Amino acid sequence: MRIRITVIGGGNMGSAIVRGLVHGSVFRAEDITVVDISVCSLNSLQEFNSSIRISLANYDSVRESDVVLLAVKPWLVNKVIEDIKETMNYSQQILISIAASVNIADINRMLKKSKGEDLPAVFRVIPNTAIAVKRSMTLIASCNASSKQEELVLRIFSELGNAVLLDEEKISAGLAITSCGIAYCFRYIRAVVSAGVELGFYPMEVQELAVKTMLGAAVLLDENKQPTEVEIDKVTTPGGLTIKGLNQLESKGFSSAVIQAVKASVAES
Ligand SMILES: NC(=O)C1=CN([C@@H]2O[C@H](COP(=O)(O)OP(=O)(O)OC[C@H]3O[C@@H](n4cnc5c(N)ncnc54)[C@H](O)[C@@H]3O)[C@@H](O)[C@H]2O)C=CC1
Ligand SMILES: O=C(O)[C@@H]1CCC=N1
Repeated sequence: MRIRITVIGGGNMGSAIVRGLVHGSVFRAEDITVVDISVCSLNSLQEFNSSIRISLANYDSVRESDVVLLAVKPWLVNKVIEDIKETMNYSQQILISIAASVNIADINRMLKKSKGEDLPAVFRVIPNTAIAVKRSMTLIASCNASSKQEELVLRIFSELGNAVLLDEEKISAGLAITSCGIAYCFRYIRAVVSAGVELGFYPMEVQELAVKTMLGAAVLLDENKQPTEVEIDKVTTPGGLTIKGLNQLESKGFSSAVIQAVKASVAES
């Protein structure tokens, strides 16, 4: 069955999603329309695949779409919904918003029409920037959706990495761990690179070592499904070198800093 999608906002996240969708099994490139107010992102998507439809500040394609995906900044969601809601058929269409800090209750309020039509299936979807390489850990919460619609949205985002359906109450905390958390991983790598340069490596030489080490650690945990401490114990020789570094990390407040950071990144609801 042919499924059509309009993606509103072709910036970092919107264009990464579209590039991934083109290679997935749910949409054909010609069934994807991207709307943006900036011609630059639209042009680069067309250069990537000329079958993708682009539209400059014109939402006409929304009427013909099965799925409408909002990928604009959170403070623009209200305006865009105002612009498209009268053309939407709520009984047929799915609305997906990836705006990090806009919850479903707010979206439902924005979607209310003067005529009082029942609301559409709404999905709040939180990817992270690894969606650009199809390795996002994506969180999905739904409202008014059938299990078939939930399966469709899970399938769309599973093709762009991993996707999990969560109660919306967990989304704010979850996004601190996944969407913000990816930046903490980069910061850890940056710190290792700084140390490596002091120890005589070139930056990109040591970055490669650090990245592959982090990938290996993640795959170990992912495949072995053991608590982190089990893997740490395997590395840490009594009286050896690793424990000296681990104790330094903790004496400088590493775990505490990470815990505080994750909690600080939780959006107020
Ligand atoms: N960057 C991240 O790690 C994550 C971002 N998000 C959410 O993704 C959304 C998009 O973020 P980015 O892609 O980073 O922003 P961005 O600024 O790169 O892209 C937004 C795009 O929307 C376009 N736009 C603005 N007004 C428009 C309108 N009226 N109609 C159509 N297009 C319009 C802009 O020209 C721009 O290309 C945000 O709501 C953010 O909260 C969610 C999870 C993670
Ligand atoms: O920093 C932010 O607010 C957004 C939300 C998640 C990732 N980036």
